[in-house]
Amino acid sequence: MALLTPEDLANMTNALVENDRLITELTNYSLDGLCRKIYGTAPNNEKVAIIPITAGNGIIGSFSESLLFTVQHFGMDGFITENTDVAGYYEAVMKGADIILMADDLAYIAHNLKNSKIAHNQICTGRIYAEILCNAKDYADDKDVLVIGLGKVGTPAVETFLKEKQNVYVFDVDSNRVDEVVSEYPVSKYDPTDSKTPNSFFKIFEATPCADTISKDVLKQNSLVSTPGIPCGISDELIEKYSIRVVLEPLGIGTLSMLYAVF
Ligand SMILES: NC(=O)C1=CN([C@@H]2O[C@H](COP(=O)(O)OP(=O)(O)OC[C@H]3O[C@@H](n4cnc5c(N)ncnc54)[C@H](O)[C@@H]3O)[C@@H](O)[C@H]2O)C=CC1
Ligand SMILES: N[C@@H](CCCCNC(=O)[C@H]1CCC=N1)C(=O)O
Repeated sequence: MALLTPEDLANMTNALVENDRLITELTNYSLDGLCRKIYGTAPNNEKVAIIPITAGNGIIGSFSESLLFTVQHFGMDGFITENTDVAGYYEAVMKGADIILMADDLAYIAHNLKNSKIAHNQICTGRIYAEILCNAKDYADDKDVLVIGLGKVGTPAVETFLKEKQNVYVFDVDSNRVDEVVSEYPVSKYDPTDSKTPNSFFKIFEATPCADTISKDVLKQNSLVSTPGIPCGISDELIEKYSIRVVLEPLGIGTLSMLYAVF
């Protein structure tokens, strides 16, 4: 998994507030209202413990603090354990945590100790960023959506788009992965040479670890790009030229989706 850096998280608090405002403008739901809608759950005064984990590449500066900001920004009671790892887990339970948030280099999870529900960041991130496009009121009648990046975040997004009855077109630099997804799901390979498939889209989802994966060829004027991928997959120049609105935030949106998945 591509690991966040403290630089990726430097502007996270502003990005979360700005993206919440954009999501509200696009869908008429605030971010937590949209999470309520898609999961059918709501917070109930849960106490959330954030446990720093030293495994692998170790602690990422601002990671735990970004999770705490997210938990508190949406009105929940949260704390970062003083201890890391197993000692931190013990501390969390002894301090009455209902939900544990913790991440090593392979998985970032939310685990609700009271109802045993567990959520994975890549799945919940794909789901919420896809639902933002599906719930964008200006584009409700256009069912075409392009998904760029068919990995651990992009694949749950494909599943979400299908559940929401979208016409899904997929692209990935790994053509074997495209073939796998097209054979496993009722989706179409994005192929600009095929006259039967759209060349450009009002709704684009991107989850790759590369920049500039969204070319001008796939854009329409006022397209909406929902992209958890870091770095941003669309250039500032194209955003400006095509008046693109971009939903992109490094950690908080996916984290809130995980919390609603375990309430
Ligand atoms: N904003 C957030 O909350 C989160 C962001 N992420 C970010 O999302 C991105 C994707 O994460 P994962 O799905 O876990 O990675 P992954 O490695 O499982 O999947 C990435 C996919 O993108 C494809 N790809 C790479 N370069 C490409 C290109 N130039 N054009 C098209 N496809 C390309 C790869 O072949 C692969 O299938 C990473 O940058 C990760 O840091 C992940 C989780 C949460
Ligand atoms: N062990 C570290 C956290 C490691 C997180 C690695 N995973 C990512 O960076 C994923 C999560 C969303 C995007 N990438 C700590 O506790 O400080």
